Amino acid sequence: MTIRVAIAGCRGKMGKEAVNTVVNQEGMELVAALDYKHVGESLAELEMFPPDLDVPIFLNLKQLIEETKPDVLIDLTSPQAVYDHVKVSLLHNVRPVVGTTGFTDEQLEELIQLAEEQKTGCIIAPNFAIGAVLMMKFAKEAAKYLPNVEIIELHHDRKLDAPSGTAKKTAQMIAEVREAQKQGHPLEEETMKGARGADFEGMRIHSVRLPGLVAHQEVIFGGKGQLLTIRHDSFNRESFMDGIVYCVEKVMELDKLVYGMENIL
Ligand SMILES: NC(=O)C1=CN([C@@H]2O[C@H](COP(=O)(O)OP(=O)(O)OC[C@H]3O[C@@H](n4cnc5c(N)ncnc54)[C@H](OP(=O)(O)O)[C@@H]3O)[C@@H](O)[C@H]2O)C=CC1
Ligand SMILES: O=C(O)C1=N[C@H](C(=O)O)C[C@H](O)C1
Repeated sequence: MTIRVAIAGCRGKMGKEAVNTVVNQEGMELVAALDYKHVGESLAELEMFPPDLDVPIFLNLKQLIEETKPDVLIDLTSPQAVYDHVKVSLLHNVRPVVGTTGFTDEQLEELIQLAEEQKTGCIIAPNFAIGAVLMMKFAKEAAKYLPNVEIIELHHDRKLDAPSGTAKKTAQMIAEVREAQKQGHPLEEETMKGARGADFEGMRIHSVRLPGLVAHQEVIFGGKGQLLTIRHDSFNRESFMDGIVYCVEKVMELDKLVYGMENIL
């Protein structure tokens, strides 16, 4: 069976890479794109795509779904847009595969419930790179023995959300095995706001944004006389594509929402 795929955010850094991945993937067909520019045109008319890529661009997701009947919607847009896309998609029993980050905890809860009610598969993966998923799993394991931990995530300076979805997920996974605890000196004070980073159950998360970076993260564990650093680097967006293909195939077997690729490997 050929999986009919639509992509939201097709002009973006991730979206254009995903378009090229899906059109070259056996067993998948790209049937539509969602964008708020170039509406009514075809991807073939955009310079960044091959001139024979005859895939229609829609502004409205409901209309896209009704006219092109995708099985899966890949969302690679923005924290502001993604929640509505996933909701509309689930309400029409189209399975979302979501890379976009920046969900609130409440939004995530609502979508988990909606997917269950609709009996429709959905994957929200803060990171599609297998190396990053392993970094998170290894960090969770290390935290059982070394509970003093700080997370440093480093990204390009076009990123909209901080901390990154990956850093937040890492902290959540660590929190499953680590009692909440304050770290650092009990009397420490910030003499400059933000110096100690964000606080997740006592773990500190630091976000670096610089041109030249792609997506990187270090999880640093401190113990008596020792330090353990677990680091992952994505040097380009190709690093995420195998994960996207895997999730598009996997979501066809699901009837609920899965948050994090580590849960379906
Ligand atoms: N899970 C993972 O492994 C990864 C996740 N990401 C996440 O994916 C998302 C996209 O990242 P990236 O490609 O770098 O970002 P970009 O800003 O390069 O791309 C986002 C694209 O979505 C478009 N867009 C924004 N709002 C809408 C909307 N309402 N409808 C349709 N299109 C819209 C933007 O258009 P315009 O620019 O004109 O506003 C842009 O073309 C981010 O949330 C990022 O954190 C990124 C890398 C890996
Ligand atoms: O915006 C990005 O680039 C990335 N976003 C995701 C995140 O927030 O964790 C995944 C990856 O780090 C790249």
